[in-house]
Amino acid sequence: MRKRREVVQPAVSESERLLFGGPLRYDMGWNKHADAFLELGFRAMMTRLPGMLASSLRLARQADARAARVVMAAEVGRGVTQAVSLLAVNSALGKLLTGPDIGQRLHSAAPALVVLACVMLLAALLRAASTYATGRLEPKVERVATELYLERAANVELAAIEDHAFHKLLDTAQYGARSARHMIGHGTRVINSMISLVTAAGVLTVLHPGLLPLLVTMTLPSAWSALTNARRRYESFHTWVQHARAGQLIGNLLTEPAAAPEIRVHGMGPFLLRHFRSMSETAEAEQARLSRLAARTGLIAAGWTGLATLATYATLGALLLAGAMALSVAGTAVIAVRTGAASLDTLVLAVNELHEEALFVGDLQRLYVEAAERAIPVGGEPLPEHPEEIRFENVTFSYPRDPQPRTPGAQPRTPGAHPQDGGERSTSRPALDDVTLTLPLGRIIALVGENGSGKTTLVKLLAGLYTPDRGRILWDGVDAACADRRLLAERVAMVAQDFKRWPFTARVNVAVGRSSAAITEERLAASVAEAGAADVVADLPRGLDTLLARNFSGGHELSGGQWQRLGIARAAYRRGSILIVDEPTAALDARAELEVFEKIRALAGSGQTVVLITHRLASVRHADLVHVLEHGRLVESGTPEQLLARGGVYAELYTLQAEQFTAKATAAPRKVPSPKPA
Ligand SMILES: Nc1ncnc2c1ncn2[C@@H]1O[C@H](COP(=O)(O)OP(=O)(O)OP(=O)(O)O)[C@@H](O)[C@H]1O
Repeated sequence: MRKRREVVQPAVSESERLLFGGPLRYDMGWNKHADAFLELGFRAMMTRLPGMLASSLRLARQADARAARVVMAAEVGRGVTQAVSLLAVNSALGKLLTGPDIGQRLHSAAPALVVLACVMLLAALLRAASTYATGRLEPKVERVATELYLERAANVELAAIEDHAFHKLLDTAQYGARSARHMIGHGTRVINSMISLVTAAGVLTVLHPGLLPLLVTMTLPSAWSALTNARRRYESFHTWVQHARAGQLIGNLLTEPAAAPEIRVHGMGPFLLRHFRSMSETAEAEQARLSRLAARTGLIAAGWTGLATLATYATLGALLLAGAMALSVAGTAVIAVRTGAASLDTLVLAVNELHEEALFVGDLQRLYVEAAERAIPVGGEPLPEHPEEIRFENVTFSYPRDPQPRTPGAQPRTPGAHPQDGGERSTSRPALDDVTLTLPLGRIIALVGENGSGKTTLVKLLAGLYTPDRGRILWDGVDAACADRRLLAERVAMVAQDFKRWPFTARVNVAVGRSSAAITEERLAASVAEAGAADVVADLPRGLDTLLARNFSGGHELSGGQWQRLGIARAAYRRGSILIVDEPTAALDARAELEVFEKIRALAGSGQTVVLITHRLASVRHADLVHVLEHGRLVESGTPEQLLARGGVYAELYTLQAEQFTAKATAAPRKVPSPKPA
């Protein structure tokens, strides 16, 4: 059985422990590569070569078929020119070294020399064509691969994005697009050096069959050295990928605007710098280790190459002395050996690099497959045009749990077992536990409950972002699980608690509410007015065209409350028949809060359904129906008056808040120390 090499585990730095709670490394995904890589010798790599070349070619043809054809034709042409030039050299040397008169010899060698010049010119032209076409092809290949990556990532279920294992795949697969680009260059080099090697080997075999093994012997040490170093680099890259990212993260924290105030007020600069330095030093030690090993391997390989070269030239000398080879043939042999050795060197390196990149492209291809499996399904039953109610029936839902503790050497979960499939659910209490409730449409429905009681989770299920583990969500009679998810999303507009502050203009920040439709000024103005955001927009230096991102020149920053009003304008712009607002007034001042609730009430008056999550119970007074959640369970339902009269959880929370406004200051007045005399 093949002996498996140990993967070197890096020492864990103090900074890693303190800032990130332990070693930073991936425990899945790349390990599969490492095993695959370590098991591959040169022979196995050559066996895989056709597959790797075919996949580069497929990518190239997908990106730009014409450029791909030019590259192929130019590389094959260059190989042929090398064969012809070797033959021309052989012929010219033969003519130059035999014959009595130098003038006569030159004259007879002239045709071969002319052929040589023409072939060299052609080779230069072909090289230029290949360089141009490869240059055109490479960025397109990267773009096509990246587009596929982004498209698949954007289409997967929210649960997949939140799944730790899938996110790791997203993380590693992002290198695949760049690798796909590099594969073109390496693939070209492989084809070119193979043709050139076959040419040189063919010529050598014709000249003297004994020279061929010598050619191989000369190249073996550098092949071994290239393979060994690449393997070490690959292992190291994967072991350190998270560490490198964490180092960059600390660097970014020191410069990003969001962290800047705290860094200054709390004097965190030296602290972060110290840890940046410490983590960089740990990474540098790894680089130094790699360089030391590379230098040692290089020296050993150079020694063996020197010996093999000596043996080759000694053999040629012996053949000349023994009269077994003409001087002209020996000259051609020297050129063929040098060409062949160079080609073999290039071939080994290119195959090795192609293989390394192919592993990353393999990650990308795995992502394509897994993302397709976890994509939001297309099609399904149509929802009723004007449903009367949405009913949650015994709905239970738990968030997928992180399947891997962050300890080195943890076992990866079984590939393909998605938490959404029911494999890895949190063993703690579900976020929603056997909830049965009704949301009558065209009304204001408030969801109330303490932090973590499951309100946001409930509206996420309502919006189709997750599907229940048990129970059903019925739109009149239609189960949302069987409905067309695209049509369901069409009906919903949502201002989430952590809605996205897009780093674009104010106009786009509102109009992304319905990005599939053309932006219209009337709709923009109406939505901004509905959300009470007109004064926010009026105060912007360039109105709706103001860029809302401070880290770009000309960018502007909004306050939390101003952002919140733009968020509401975005939901209004969407014109969904169900408006979900999660803590819409958390960042608003008292006047703005009142105004926003007035607007929300007005929306409900026009027949829109409003599902409102808020902790401000005074604002809930105007709701038609209130559902109270506690620890993921529904504990009360009714109108605000009914719930107050009942004296349950709602009444208790309401009284607590009301008391804060009415309670008299009972604490004794604070003594103000008199200023000390100077
Ligand atoms: N994306 C998530 N992944 C894992 N657990 C989550 C996630 N979102 C929420 N939870 C958990 O689900 C439970 C319910 O959370 P949820 O956000 O629905 O509560 P909430 O009632 O909206 O709370 P709040 O009033 O603080 O917004 C909590 O225990 C929370 O920790």
